[in-house]
Amino acid sequence: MDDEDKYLLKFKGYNFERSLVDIDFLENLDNFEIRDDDVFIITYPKSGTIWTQQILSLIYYEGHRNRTELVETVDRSPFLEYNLHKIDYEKRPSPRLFASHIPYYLAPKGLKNKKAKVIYVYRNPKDVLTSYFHFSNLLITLEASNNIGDFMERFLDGKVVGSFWVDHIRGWYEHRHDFNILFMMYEEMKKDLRSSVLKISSFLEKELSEEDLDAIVNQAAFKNMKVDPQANYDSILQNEIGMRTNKGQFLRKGTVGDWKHHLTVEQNERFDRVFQRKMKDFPLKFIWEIDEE
Ligand SMILES: Nc1ncnc2c1ncn2[C@@H]1O[C@H](COP(=O)(O)O)[C@@H](OP(=O)(O)O)[C@H]1O
Ligand SMILES: CCc1ccc(OS(=O)(=O)O)cc1
Repeated sequence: MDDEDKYLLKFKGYNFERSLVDIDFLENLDNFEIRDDDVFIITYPKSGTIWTQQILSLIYYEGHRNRTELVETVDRSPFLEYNLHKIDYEKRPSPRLFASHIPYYLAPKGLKNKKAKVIYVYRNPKDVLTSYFHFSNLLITLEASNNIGDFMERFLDGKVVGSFWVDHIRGWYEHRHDFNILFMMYEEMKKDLRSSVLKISSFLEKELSEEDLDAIVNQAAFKNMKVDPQANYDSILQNEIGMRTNKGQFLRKGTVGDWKHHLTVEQNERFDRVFQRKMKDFPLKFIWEIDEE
């Protein structure tokens, strides 16, 4: 077994995290029963999944958390394909919130009836790459790399969980008319979290009072999530998945443009060449850096 096989499970051309995914579930995913009020957060890894899970669970249930602080994120909005706590999704009360990294073509066919909602969050891929490099060195279930250059080659080759970033975002964007979908950009969320929460709540048809909004924006701010053990999957990473080191956390830096501190000029140029070739006709624009306050 080579390293790739040890960490990745390729299913219908897409790489899942071998140790977390259930192949029988994937075999039946096409027929997974969708409810009209289901909400799916879809992302490529390291694009703002946990952030959006936090925002949605605050919008739906817990703007003013009241003894629910200890509920794990995977129990608030489970990761569809990583059902760590073996939740019976059919018995889950509505509205159900899910997170997932699935590509558009593996989405349950019921999601195409345009009633259930999909929120697709994307992030500039150089920061995705940087975040993913650190994360892969943190979890024992992902293949570690000695340096970001090695990781970048695997990332550009699609030999990571989520396969090739370009295919993921292009797939969902080009098939957007098949879904009831909202595209959110990580960098816009970072620039203006309040407006982003309002955009999300409007898409979800959930009215928020000023008080709710204040509470959500406050609890979804990086500095507050960073110290929240549930938002960091602390117990899950330490006790259920396993970490290579206790020096890192799920929430790392939460900034825009961290790639500039990691990629060499040559690596950046190589990345740009691939990006320009594969994304030249893609209409969504990316924000590569922001002046930090
Ligand atoms: N409230 C928040 N504000 C900004 N970034 C956040 C955030 N919550 C999580 N993130 C960042 O989102 C990335 C994780 O994405 P995902 O949940 O898709 O795996 C991490 O990026 P960094 O590694 O760059 O810090 C994490 O710090
Ligand atoms: C359920 C917690 C979890 C575990 C591993 C993840 O990795 S990845 O985003 O698929 O690379 C994410 C969340």
